[in-house]
Amino acid sequence: MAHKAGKRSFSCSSCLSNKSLTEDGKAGVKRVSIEGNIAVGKSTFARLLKSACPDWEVVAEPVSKWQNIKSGTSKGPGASPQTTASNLLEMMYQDPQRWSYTFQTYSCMSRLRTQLQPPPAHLLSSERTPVQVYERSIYSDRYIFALNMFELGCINSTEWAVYKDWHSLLVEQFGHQVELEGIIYLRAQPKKCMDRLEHRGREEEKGVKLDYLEKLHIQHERWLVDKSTEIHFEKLKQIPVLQLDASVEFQSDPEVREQFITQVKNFFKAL
Ligand SMILES: Nc1ncnc2c1ncn2[C@@H]1O[C@H](COP(=O)(O)OP(=O)(O)OP(=O)(O)O)[C@@H](O)[C@H]1O
Ligand SMILES: Nc1nc(=O)c2ncn([C@H]3C[C@H](O)[C@@H](CO)O3)c2[nH]1
Repeated sequence: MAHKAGKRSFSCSSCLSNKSLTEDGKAGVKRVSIEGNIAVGKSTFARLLKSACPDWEVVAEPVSKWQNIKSGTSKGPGASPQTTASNLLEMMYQDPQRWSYTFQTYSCMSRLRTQLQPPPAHLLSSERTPVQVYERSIYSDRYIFALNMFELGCINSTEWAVYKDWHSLLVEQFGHQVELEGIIYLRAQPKKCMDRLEHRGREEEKGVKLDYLEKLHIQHERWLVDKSTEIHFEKLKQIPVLQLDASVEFQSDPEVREQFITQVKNFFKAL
């Protein structure tokens, strides 16, 4: 089946063929996550995948939820309750010692909630195996960001122990519903990510320094390249990783885009 993307060479006709069945005969869903440093280009790359394979679902990182947490306050008996909104992303960047633990629990929970949503009906009823592409995962929450905040001293050892215990319970209870088949690691030097971050100009990230991106880069390399991060989930230890050079400017170059798509398709076929 060719798709109407208008870009013949990006058609996903060979992305995934016959629908795979689970042990109980139900249609399986294939899930991959896109991992990478801040502003490396995950959302941009996800849009590229979506345009090449319109029947893949991209599940975005729930950033807008982190930016707008509603809380009700009641000023006393008889007073009408008021709703206030807080920007937890901004709070975490402005005062990481105070807010990192809160941020990590909320980012992980909101990722899980978003990713637990089933794919849209048209994907489930399609001939092909439904594909969900997650922007980051509950695993990067722990093995990149929370671990980094702990190593930086922004999460103390008690908070870290509580987070890990809570995270393990979440994975035990819900992990099979968001289980990944593979990871796409978008890799670029921290300086490139810094340039893109500055160019994007997200208000909350104004204080982010190159040093922070360098630390996050090292965490990604330890987890996905050197495999030296201690991982606590068996399936995750074995997961295939496709590494892509995200430093190239694919937006202006159709050939580069096509190479990326081909690599992703081949990766998928092998899963
Ligand atoms: N391959 C690329 N070439 C040039 N610019 C790019 C490329 N990919 C992304 N950009 C630009 O870099 C900026 C950050 O990209 P994007 O928002 O996709 O990053 P992200 O990895 O999703 O960020 P975050 O980590 O905050 O979720 C954007 O301004 C985007 O246009
Ligand atoms: N501390 C921390 N923990 C996370 O799990 C996490 N996930 C994303 N982010 C930051 C990166 C971008 O600024 C912005 C959007 O990706 O949110 C995080 N920050």
